[in-house]
Amino acid sequence: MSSNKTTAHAVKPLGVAVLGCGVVGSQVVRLLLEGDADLAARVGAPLEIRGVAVRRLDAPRDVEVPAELLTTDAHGLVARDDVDLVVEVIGGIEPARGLILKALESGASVVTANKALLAEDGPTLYEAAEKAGTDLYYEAAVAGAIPILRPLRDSLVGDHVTKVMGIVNGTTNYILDKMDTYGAGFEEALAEAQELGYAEADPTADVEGFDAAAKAAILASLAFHTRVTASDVYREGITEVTAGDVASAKAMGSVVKLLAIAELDGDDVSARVHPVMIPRTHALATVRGAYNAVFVESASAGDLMFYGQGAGGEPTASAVLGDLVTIGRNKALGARGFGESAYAARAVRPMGETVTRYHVSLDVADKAGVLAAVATAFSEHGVSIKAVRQEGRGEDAQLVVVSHEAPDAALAATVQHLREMEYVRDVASVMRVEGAV
Ligand SMILES: NC(=O)c1ccc[n+]([C@@H]2O[C@H](COP(=O)([O-])OP(=O)(O)OC[C@H]3O[C@@H](n4cnc5c(N)ncnc54)[C@H](O)[C@@H]3O)[C@@H](O)[C@H]2O)c1
Ligand SMILES: N[C@@H](CCO)C(=O)O
Ligand code: NA
Repeated sequence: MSSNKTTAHAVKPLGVAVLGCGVVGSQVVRLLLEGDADLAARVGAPLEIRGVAVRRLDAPRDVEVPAELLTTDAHGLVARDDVDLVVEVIGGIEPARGLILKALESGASVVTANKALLAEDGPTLYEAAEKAGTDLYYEAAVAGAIPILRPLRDSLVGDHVTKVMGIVNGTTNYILDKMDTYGAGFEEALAEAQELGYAEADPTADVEGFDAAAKAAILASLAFHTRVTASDVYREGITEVTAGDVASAKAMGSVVKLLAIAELDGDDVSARVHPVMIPRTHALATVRGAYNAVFVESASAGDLMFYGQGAGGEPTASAVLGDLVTIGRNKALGARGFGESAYAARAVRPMGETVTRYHVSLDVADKAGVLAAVATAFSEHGVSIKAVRQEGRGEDAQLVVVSHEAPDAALAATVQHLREMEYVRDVASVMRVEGAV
């Protein structure tokens, strides 16, 4: 960045504390140090790092941090009088929550990338910010670098958002993409993702959908002006997705993706994370590798898609810096942004009552009456069939059934019924469907 913009330096600098100097924190510190004069001009006041809280002073770091900035006393740092803006990039619930609350109570505005904390206990943080008259921004918490939370909070706030569907976890998208491209099994694709450093040694949070569920809660809360926590989100990961499921989707011109879905259902909201079959013509089907994207449906704007890097130190730090400049501008003006908007106070629909569609692939005996028996199983549970395709294989046949919309519990009961039928040798694949399959 250029360094000839000195006009803003006449005003009082804003003190910044960075909590955590790992993958994201080290890049935040680097960008703050390198972007010095431009950032000052954009904020309207210089941003001065007062300290970087770390666990160990002598730990190896990706970025060189001036030794005098490092401290192991995070609590002392956030309470300093000359700290106006705090960046929390430690992660997890504690000590992150206690530190953010202390920062807010001390009058500082806060940027955090901590989806786990926001999804578990966001309201406590919003209320503390409200009480203190300070800002709490967290664009990096969902889909890393991709601007999606502030578009929902600001740009789309005059519209009526009806649905948000996101590929918000890069690790699982990478795994599913490899399964689709090479016909790899889940374990094989996971091992590759771990080798390349996408998946962590303990990949549970990603592959079991916990990371995506936290993001779904945040998206649902912002899109629908309500409070949704991680425990409200129905969650299925990708560990049960087989090469057969992916092949079945391929045969239908579809692809399997792990989606975080937040949807309005009357006055209620539905929030869920599970594998989904979507047609290859859907914009989300084009999101490959570890990329993320969030698809938004709204009454007036229509369909929108936000695409980019959902993880990584520098991309995530970009979102943190964007928030930091914004809360810095507010501080410099003696103002604050609009806080939490949860006026709609919507109930969260249980998954069983959420309306979905299923794709079911069955291995059946190729005999008279099989199709009729399968169709009866669907109708007995009040589920209407949209399409059936049969492929013969000698004595056996494969039946692929795509349902119309029905409550998820009715669809699950239909599948259970099919499993118990004599004609059905195997329920080879069951997958929920989104888009025009
Ligand atoms: N890495 C990404 O791509 C990414 C993307 C989006 C959001 N995030 C979020 O950003 C946050 C940070 O993630 P990360 O990948 O940088 O994690 P990380 O583990 O690389 O960094 C966290 C750092 O905090 C330090 N730390 C722990 N306790 C501390 C304490 N008490 N005081 C000071 N430092 C302490 C750790 O030593 C570590 O260096 C998390 O909330 C994460 O969910 C990360
Ligand atoms: N583990 C996450 C990182 C960002 O939250 C992912 O794979 O997308
Ligand atoms: Na983001």
